[in-house]
Amino acid sequence: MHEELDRVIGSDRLVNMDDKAALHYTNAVINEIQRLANIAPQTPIHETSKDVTIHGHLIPKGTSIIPQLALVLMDEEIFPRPEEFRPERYLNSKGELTKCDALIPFSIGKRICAGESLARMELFLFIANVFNQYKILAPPGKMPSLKPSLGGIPMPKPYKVKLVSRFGKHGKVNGMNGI
Ligand code: HEM
Repeated sequence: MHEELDRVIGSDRLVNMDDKAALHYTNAVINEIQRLANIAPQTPIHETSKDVTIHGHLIPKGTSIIPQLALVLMDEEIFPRPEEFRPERYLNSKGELTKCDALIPFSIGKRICAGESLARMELFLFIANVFNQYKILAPPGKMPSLKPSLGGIPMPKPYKVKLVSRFGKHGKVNGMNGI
């Protein structure tokens, strides 16, 4: 990620939305974060508006259903070795980002997340800028666990990391020094 950010952005400005299309690896990292650490493993309750048959099973009109997004995001036929964090799974042989229809952290259909565009923008600007300005180091032998805490919205267990400026003590970009 740092190699790509150094090549495309450099140290003298903030990353902005115009950079998104050129940052293939950074986008792939965000995709993999959203797959492995999705904040919504299932959707709120939906209801079938007509009879539906899936693989021979009839789900009558009016049935309450709770689509399990995590089952798709962790499907090993779509995402081999799903428990591993591998951004490369979204890149082609030229290192370009590819579209992955099964990556559905915002759900699909009529009730798809209404904040998807905003959330995608925030994730990109925050992650790309923090990683451009800082190295994020875990204490020796204490990598944060990838296992979420239990609860409706999966959260990381408490962990410690150190942010080290990549461009000198106070950074070079106005507005990033306070992080
Ligand atoms: C990483 C961030 C986010 C994720 C992964 C996420 C994911 C989801 C999911 C899975 C649903 C349920 C969709 C369904 O019922 O099929 C949902 C619904 C919704 N989300 Fe998000 N969301 C995120 C951020 C946001 C933000 C930032 C906003 C608003 C600013 C937002 C607003 C909504 C609303 C209003 C709904 C209900 C849509 C409806 O029922 O028609 N979300 N979101």
